[in-house]
Amino acid sequence: MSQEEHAGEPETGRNGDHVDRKRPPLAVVGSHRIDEEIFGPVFDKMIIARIWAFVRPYRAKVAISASALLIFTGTQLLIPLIIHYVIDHSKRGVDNSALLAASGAFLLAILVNFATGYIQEAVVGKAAENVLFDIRRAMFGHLQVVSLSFMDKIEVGRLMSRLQGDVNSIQEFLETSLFCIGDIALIFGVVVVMLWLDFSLGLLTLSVLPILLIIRITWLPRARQAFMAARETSSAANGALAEAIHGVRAVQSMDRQQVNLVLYDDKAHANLRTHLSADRYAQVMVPTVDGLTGLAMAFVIVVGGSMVMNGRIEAGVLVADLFYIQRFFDPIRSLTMHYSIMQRCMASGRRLIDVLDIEIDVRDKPDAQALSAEMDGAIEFKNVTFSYYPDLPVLKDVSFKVNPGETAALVGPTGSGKSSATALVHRFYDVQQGQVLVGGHDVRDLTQASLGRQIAMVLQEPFLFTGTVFENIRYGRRQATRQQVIEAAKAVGAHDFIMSLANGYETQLGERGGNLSIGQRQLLSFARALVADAKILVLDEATANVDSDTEMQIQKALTRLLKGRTGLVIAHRLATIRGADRIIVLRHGQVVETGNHAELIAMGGFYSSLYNLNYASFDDIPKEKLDAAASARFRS
Ligand SMILES: Nc1ncnc2c1ncn2[C@@H]1O[C@H](COP(=O)(O)OP(=O)(O)OP(=O)(O)O)[C@@H](O)[C@H]1O
Repeated sequence: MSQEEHAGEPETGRNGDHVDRKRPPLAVVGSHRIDEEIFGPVFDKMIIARIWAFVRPYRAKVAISASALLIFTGTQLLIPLIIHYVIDHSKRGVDNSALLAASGAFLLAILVNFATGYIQEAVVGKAAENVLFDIRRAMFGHLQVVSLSFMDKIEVGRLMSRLQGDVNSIQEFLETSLFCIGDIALIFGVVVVMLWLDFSLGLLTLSVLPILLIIRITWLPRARQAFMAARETSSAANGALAEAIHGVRAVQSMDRQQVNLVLYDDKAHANLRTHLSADRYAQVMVPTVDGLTGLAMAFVIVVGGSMVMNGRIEAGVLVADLFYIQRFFDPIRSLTMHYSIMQRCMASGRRLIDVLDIEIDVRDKPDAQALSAEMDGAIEFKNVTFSYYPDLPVLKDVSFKVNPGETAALVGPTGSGKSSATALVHRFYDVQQGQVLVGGHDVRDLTQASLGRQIAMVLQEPFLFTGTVFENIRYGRRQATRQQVIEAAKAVGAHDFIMSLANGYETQLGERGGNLSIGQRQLLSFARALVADAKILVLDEATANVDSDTEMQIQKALTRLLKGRTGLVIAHRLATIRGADRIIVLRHGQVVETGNHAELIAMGGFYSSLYNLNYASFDDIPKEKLDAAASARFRS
């Protein structure tokens, strides 16, 4: 269809809604991805079995709690019987001993009811907290070791919010399962006792049950839909809110506040609408059950009352039945609520299991060797082909060698594969063809832990953790002394600014080091790498604009850091590139040239063309000029 034909049609939003033409496009007010809240089966054997593995160590506690719950249910059944006993005995004249016995039994039943109620709640609560602790630990442990190939594909924010909610659901699951057992036991108990007290009156009371069932059957699918819509719109509104908060700088700098508010309003209104509808469904159930309870009571009073008058049953039976009616409908109401909780728990359980089951693709071989600290520190790529997705190689037959102690600069246009090459040195991913060698060993034959000890990585945007400056500098080597930390900071020129912070080395850093400047964060990450004292340094040079003083300081720190180590640097600054022992020029995932600066200039190829364009950094060169430089090289 042509554009003109499209123009006559209403625009359709990502959620299929028709979009008002006067409204701005949906972008930038939160992704519209809906969290898949599965309304699946309430019981899934596989999920129960997996969750049970976490509950198993606390099974004694669960058993105690379940027993307490059954006794609790028993006392609930007992109390109306005691009342029945008292009424019938008092009718026959004053019988002090019977009254005393009944009072004693009543008191005992109340005490047992209280004690078992408390034990049941406290014990299962404790077990649930322990299970949560174990699940959280298992997940944290697993997520720390899963391969980066998985992490690349996930949205961290979504994963986090889902996991937190899901773990809490498991707590609900444990508690709700027990409540369900109690509810079911109570329903059965009430039916049996009522029929036992008087069969026909019991049957009459239960005759309202089919009405309740029909109401439930018609209510449930509609209510479910309404609840699901409410959750979807909440998720969309929350997503918009989160994105607006994260992107507040961009929003304000581009003056999008008004536009975003209009778009957010739509989502908030949808949220309000769906919640009001869901509330209506939820609210209708309580009066319905209450109404049916009243109806059943009215039946019992009218029919049972005439039976008492005819002398067919005793008054105590009638009163006990009235109590049982109340006890009968309460668990029915809570079971219907528990049903949706259990459904949600099953969905949460599945998602947790999915996380725990994430395959770890990069694993140590059973006979992997530890990389010795005495190795020479050489890095070699031998005909490496690597892709993140099958058939889309980002490195193609790449070969180069960085000799021990040398600094090699990786240069090339954006997307040429520089970061991917550095990730392979640390074996964050496995290559499809060829070999990556560190210290003469294929990285796949080494233990990842030993490889990590010998390679320090400095990322372009260094990740600083909440904690003190001191803790952050020794992050990679916990046994480093204060003296070593200070020496490293001095060596990279970070000491002075650290001392000027409010509490020096004990200054608490904000989230991701938010209270430091970019240059300061960079220097801290250099100090951290220096303390780690690894033989190999893999570094992604920062491109952020810093003032020339800081730039000089960083450059000096870098020289200090690289001294005596093998360095593989994704170089952005010409000073770093010119100073490197070897320059590896990448383009479209292939090595196009290697040599030092003088050699490459003399060669008059791609590098020399780029260099002669006189940009401060290769990153600033526009694509047309890059392409022109490349074609000139092929012509020459
Ligand atoms: N985690 C990933 N998953 C999938 N594809 C990726 C991933 N990281 C990079 N790529 C793709 O691989 C190619 C090479 O990217 P890479 O980051 O290695 O290039 P680069 O030279 O470091 O670029 P830049 O200078 O912009 O950082 C790009 O096409 C990129 O889209």
